[in-house]
Amino acid sequence: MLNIKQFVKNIPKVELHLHIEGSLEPELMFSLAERNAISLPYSSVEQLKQAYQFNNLQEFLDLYYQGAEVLQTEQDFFDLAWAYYQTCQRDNVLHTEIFFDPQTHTERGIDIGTVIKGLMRAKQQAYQQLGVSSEYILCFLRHLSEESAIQTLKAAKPYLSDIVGVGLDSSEQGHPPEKFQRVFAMAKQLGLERVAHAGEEGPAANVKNAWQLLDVSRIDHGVRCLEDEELVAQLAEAQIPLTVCPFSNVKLKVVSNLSEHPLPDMLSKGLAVTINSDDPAYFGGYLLANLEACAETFAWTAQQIADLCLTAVQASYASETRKRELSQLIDNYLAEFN
Ligand SMILES: Nc1ncnc2[nH]cnc12
Ligand SMILES: [Zn+2]
Repeated sequence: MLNIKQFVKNIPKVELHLHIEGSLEPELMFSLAERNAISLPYSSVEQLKQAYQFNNLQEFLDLYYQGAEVLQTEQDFFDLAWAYYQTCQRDNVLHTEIFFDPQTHTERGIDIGTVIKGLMRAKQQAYQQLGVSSEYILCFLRHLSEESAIQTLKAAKPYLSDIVGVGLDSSEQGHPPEKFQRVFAMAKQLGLERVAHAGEEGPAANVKNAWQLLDVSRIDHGVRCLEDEELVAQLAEAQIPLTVCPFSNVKLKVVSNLSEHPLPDMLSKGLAVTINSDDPAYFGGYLLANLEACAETFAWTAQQIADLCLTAVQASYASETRKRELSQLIDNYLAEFN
């Protein structure tokens, strides 16, 4: 009989909250810096890794945007995504929904087409060679203006068939969802799905407003919804998926350590929770590592882990056919284990 660790490793998994720029491992950052003749303010991979200690979201974002400057060419974006897809294959992540931040690159003079073409080439190769399916979500940076978000959506118009939806990320404090109501309405008009980071560092009101004013169908993070009991009951009733990122919450000091994470409380309240990695190159592990650590910390059973994976399938924007396929694989895997 398999133990729980092996069970977590081999179960078919789905990831719904992964920033491709946050999967840039220090080694790849150094090699792209060299290829593009960019000098990094760190003398070695080890020194860079030592800098990955954050007291809050903003301290992380400062390093994350600096790191992304090594990404210059279509090939760089391909290499970045390809490296992530290889971890998916290694960890049996069969479907993944990937955020990308065009403004991080267009603000540096890189064309949005360069970014998207590199990512799409990796997406196709990942499906053909690794059997990993994926979708892309274009995120607006909330510390930038509404106007900049609208310009970004316009610039993405030639590539709308390459993206499944739009999201909202970066500094939550001082940049509430209301600021982006119009651009989200435009995205809806274009037939795009909508998600938003909310209730990570910001208050429960951000979760409520992202849901009601931006009309999102998933909330990214959402852990602080717990501060509003009525909202929790409504989110549970509507089964709005929350893409929770345990390692991220620990690294950014949203919680003091994993055992203090409100995941058990969220699950007991009937919220549609999923487990995700956010920025695995910065936070100490990919989806599998997050799931393994949670399974151990919270003593989850095989059934509970399978239920989390099935929730992620249902919450995904994969086709109905792909969802059925993934659910069947999970069901069969659990049946074999029992
Ligand atoms: N955890 C996070 N919160 C907000 N914006 C992000 N961009 C990348 N990771 C993020
Ligand atoms: Zn995130």
